[in-house]
Amino acid sequence: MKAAIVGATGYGGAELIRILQQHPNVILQSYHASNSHGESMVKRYPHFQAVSEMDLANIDPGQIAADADVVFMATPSGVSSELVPAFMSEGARVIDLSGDFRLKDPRQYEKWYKRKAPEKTVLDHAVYGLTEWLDTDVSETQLLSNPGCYPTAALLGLAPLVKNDLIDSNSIIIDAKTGVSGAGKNPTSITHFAEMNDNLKAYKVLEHQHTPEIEQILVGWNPDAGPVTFGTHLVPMTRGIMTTIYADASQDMTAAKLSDLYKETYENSYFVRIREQGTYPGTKEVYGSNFCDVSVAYDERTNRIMVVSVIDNLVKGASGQAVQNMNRMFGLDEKAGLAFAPVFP
Ligand SMILES: NC(=O)C1=CN([C@@H]2O[C@H](COP(=O)(O)OP(=O)(O)OC[C@H]3O[C@@H](n4cnc5c(N)ncnc54)[C@H](OP(=O)(O)O)[C@@H]3O)[C@@H](O)[C@H]2O)C=CC1
Ligand SMILES: CC(=O)N[C@@H](CCC(=O)OP(=O)(O)O)C(=O)O
Repeated sequence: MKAAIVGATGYGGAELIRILQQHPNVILQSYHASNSHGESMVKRYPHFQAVSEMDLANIDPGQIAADADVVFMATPSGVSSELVPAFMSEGARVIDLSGDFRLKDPRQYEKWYKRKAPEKTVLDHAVYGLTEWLDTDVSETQLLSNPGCYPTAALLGLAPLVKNDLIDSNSIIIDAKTGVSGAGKNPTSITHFAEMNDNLKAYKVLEHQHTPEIEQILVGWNPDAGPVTFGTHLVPMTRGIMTTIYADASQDMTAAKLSDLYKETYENSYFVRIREQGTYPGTKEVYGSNFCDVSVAYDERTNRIMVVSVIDNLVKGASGQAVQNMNRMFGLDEKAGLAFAPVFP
């Protein structure tokens, strides 16, 4: 099958190229970005020399839809919502990496993203693709909305607790840290080397746009799920997200019971690795891979459950999960093109 990438010159787009150029069922058909027609990808990213040397092409939705079986939108929020309707009306199947089609309530989008929501008719087509918990048949889905990086780590960690009603639904605290590539290729004041290096910084405090995404999914899993406290921090590393989640147990609990529950829940999910009781993951152990590593612990003194989950924000948090979703949509082996080991050390 043939894939087109819009936003190929960004970090998410470049990661799609890295993954798809070795995918056994995919041919990379075309790369697109803003105003870069004819420019070589190798000029932007020399590490693609001899790997994938295709030039960037104009964004012509009709042509792209005719030539490709799937279109990945690795474009910023606000840009995706403008471009996707044209691809949809040309019949393309689209996987969008941005936040534009994740929130079902347009008012929530406008409140948290501070811009106009996408057209409701298009939004209604979007299927949210946290792959391990997809309960929809996506073989005919035209628009798949890939989850946010933080929600992927947080939701995979919280699912066994929330789905089984094991916690006080108003007690969830998600303490999250991310590497700098999460902010994309354009530097900002907080990602500037001089301010980010040798520093640990809280940002978007209590106003992070992934808060309503996490809550929307939790409520879908358990109508009693309450609002979450979500703290986000920037760490001076290139890739990686760690979420440390705290919640009060709502019934008698032991560490062994929790460990068994997590192992059972994810026993058929190749990309979610549950750590042995008493061991905790670091971001290096998933670096460059599509794995999400999860540990769970129980604090008898406080009756609190603590979950630690780690992902690579650019792989399981973005492009890797997008390919996992593509595999589902096109009836391929879910692991196809993704079963590579993390880069370590
Ligand atoms: N980075 C991450 O860890 C994650 C990112 N995401 C989401 O994935 C998407 C891509 O993120 P990321 O790769 O980091 O972002 P970047 O800023 O690194 O890249 C953005 C890409 O979009 C292109 N682009 C921007 N405006 C337009 C336009 N008007 N028309 C066509 N192309 C355009 C840029 O092209 P040009 O070079 O020409 O400007 C570039 O290729 C975003 O929505 C982001 O929120 C989701 C999860 C994690
Ligand atoms: C370090 C950094 O800035 N990370 C970004 C990651 C979110 C993102 O990529 O945006 P979406 O909402 O489209 O998923 C952030 O915290 O906003």
